[in-house]
Amino acid sequence: MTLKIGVIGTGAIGADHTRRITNTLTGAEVIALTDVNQEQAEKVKQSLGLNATVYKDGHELIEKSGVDAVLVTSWGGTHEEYVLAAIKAGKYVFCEKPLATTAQGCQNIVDAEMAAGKRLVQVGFMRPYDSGYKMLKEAIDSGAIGEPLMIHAAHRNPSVPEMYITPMAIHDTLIHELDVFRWLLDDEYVSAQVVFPRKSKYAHDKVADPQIVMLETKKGTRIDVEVFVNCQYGYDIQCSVVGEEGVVNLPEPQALSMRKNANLGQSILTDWKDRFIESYDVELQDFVNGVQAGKLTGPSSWNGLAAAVSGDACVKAQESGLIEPINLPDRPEFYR
Ligand SMILES: NC(=O)C1=CN([C@@H]2O[C@H](COP(=O)(O)OP(=O)(O)OC[C@H]3O[C@@H](n4cnc5c(N)ncnc54)[C@H](O)[C@@H]3O)[C@@H](O)[C@H]2O)C=CC1
Ligand SMILES: O=C1[C@@H](O)[C@H](O)[C@@H](O)[C@H](O)[C@H]1O
Repeated sequence: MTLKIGVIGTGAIGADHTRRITNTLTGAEVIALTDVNQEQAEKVKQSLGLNATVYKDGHELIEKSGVDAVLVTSWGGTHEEYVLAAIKAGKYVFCEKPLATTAQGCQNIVDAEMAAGKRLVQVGFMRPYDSGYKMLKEAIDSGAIGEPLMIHAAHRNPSVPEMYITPMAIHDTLIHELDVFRWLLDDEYVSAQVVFPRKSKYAHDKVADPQIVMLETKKGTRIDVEVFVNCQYGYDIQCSVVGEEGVVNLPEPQALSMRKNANLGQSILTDWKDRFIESYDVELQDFVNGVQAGKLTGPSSWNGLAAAVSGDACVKAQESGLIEPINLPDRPEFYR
């Protein structure tokens, strides 16, 4: 059976996910689209030659299109409403990060999903599907570097638009690290602190950039993440795990090295779409396969909630300058 999918929000990632479902993945077809900017939805439909209907809004799409599953790829502030509507309609839903912009919003989704009695939601945290992060995880789990003691990481974007403000460094950007380090270390955070180095002249008024976020886990592992979203030179994700007996580093994306004009060089990617292109393919194929099998196994609403609770503490730490506690509720049996 070919899975019928509806896409809510056909901007950058919505269009890219629609393209991969149509041209790269197997077992699914996009038959419904919507966007507050209807022209944008029409454009994606035309450019991919889809046999799809463009709906007035996300609620009409969920109620009337007859899709088996929904992709929520609209702006973060709209995710909760559509995920709750999809759960209410008994539809599977793949929701891009953040699951909701507040911990309470994520909790509402967790409650609705548990009341529905089965896992219906997968969150778009793609890094656990990335081959480089998988290698780090295998090295840690095999004991190859002993117990992990520290992580040094960096999340750098070339630039961000005017609408990107200081807390978004956490909710929009760091949220990927907040999710992937819990998975890598099989541990939970207990506290967060944020410090602000000298501000880059390329950062606009409403964003403090760069920032350094420091996290501590239950087992005592210390993590520092540089979030630098106007670094100019490229899209660069770094992660180094220091263990008792060795260090493992996230592999660099494959790139040609060129010797020319007395220079040895390698290009650096500039777009998140390219940096994680394979991970997005694998995560979405996993969602499609999970829906077909009636059993989702990818990042859950609980992962969305854990990242949001940790993110809220980081935003509090941005404002207070203090070490803020992170208190995640006990994980229900439903999500084990
Ligand atoms: N997993 C990842 O690596 C990435 C995830 N994202 C996430 O995906 C989401 C979308 O981000 P982008 O595609 O970069 O943004 P975008 O601004 O390019 O696209 C969002 C689209 O949603 C539409 N939209 C907004 N409100 C809507 C509503 N109520 N109903 C229907 N459509 C609505 C907008 O008109 C726009 O076309 C965000 O939550 C973002 O955090 C974005 C980039 C990478
Ligand atoms: O998810 C993403 C964007 O929404 C976010 O704005 C960027 O900072 C991240 O690098 C990217 O992966």
